[in-house]
Amino acid sequence: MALPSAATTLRQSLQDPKAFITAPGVYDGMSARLALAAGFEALYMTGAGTAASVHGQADLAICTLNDMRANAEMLANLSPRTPLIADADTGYGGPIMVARTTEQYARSGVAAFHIEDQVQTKRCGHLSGKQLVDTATYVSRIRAAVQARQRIGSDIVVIARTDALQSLGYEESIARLRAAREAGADVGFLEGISSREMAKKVIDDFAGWPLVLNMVEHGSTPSISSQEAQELGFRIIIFPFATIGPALTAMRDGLEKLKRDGLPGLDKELTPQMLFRVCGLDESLKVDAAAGGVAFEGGVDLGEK
Ligand SMILES: C[C@](O)(C(=O)O)[C@H](CC(=O)O)C(=O)O
Repeated sequence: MALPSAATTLRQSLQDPKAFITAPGVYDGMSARLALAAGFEALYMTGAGTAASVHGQADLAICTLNDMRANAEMLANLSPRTPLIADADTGYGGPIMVARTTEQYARSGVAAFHIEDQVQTKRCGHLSGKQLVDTATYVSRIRAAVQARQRIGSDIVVIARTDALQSLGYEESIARLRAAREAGADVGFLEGISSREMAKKVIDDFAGWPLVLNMVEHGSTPSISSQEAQELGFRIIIFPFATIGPALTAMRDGLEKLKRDGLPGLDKELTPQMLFRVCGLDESLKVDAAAGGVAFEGGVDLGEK
C-alpha cells in the first residue's frame, strides 16, 4: 500500500487537536539536510531566505513562481514524507496564477503553503509601509487556491495569511481571516502579532481553526518559544531565520578570519567527506553499489595523513 503523501500526513495531524508542528526555516539543500538530521518533523521554506540565497536580494517580491517552485520542489523531495510548508507570497498574480501556484506546489510535493493579502509588489511582513489588496481580491486568491487543490484532488494545506495588522488593525485583520476561512482556507496566519495578549486573543477568536505563529525574532513579534506557542494554542510554529540567521553570521565571521589570516582555519571535523555526508554521500554510494556500480567500492575516505 502506498504511504500517505506529506500533505495528507500534515492535513491529518491538523485534525488532531493535540498535534503541534515546529518547522524551522530552511532555504537551501544543506540547511534542509541539517534540519532533518536534527530531527525536525516538518520544514518551512522561507521566501525571504530563498530571495537572499538564490538571488542575493531582499524580500521584495523579487522571487517569481518559478524560483519558489524550484526551491520548494528540491526541499520537499530531500525527505518526501516530511511535510514542507512553503511561502507562496501573494500567489504571484490573479486567481489564474494562484491556481497555477497551487497546482505546481502540490505536484512538487509541497505539503502546505501560505498566501497573503499584500499587493504584488510585496515586502517582508516585518518591514514597515506594507500595502494591501482589498478583502474581495484577497478572498479570490484564497478561493482560487482552495478550488485548485480540490480540482486536482490534492491534500495540500492552504494557509491564509493577512498582513493587515500593521495598517488596518486587529479587527480588520480578523475579519479578513474569517472571510478566508469561509472561502475554505485550512489554517490562519496573522502576520506580525505584536504582543502575547494579541496571541492569546487570536487563539480565542478562532477557537477550533488551526493557526500558525510566525516567529521572526527581532521583528514585530515578541519572542515566543515553540513550547509556549503550543501552550497558547497555536498548531504550527515557523522560525523563518532558524538556519539563514546562523549561516549569515558564521559566514561573515569565517570570511573576516580568512581575510585577516589568509586561511579559513576551519574546525577539524570539517573535511570534504563530512560536508558531503551531511548531503547524502553514504546513501548515494549505497544506490551506486545496489545497482552494481563499482566506482565507489573502495569508499571515498582518504587514509591517515
Ligand atoms: C515568513 C516570511 O514570509 C519568510 O519569507 O520567511 C517573512 C519572514 C521575514 O522576512 O521576516 C515574513 O514574515 O514576511
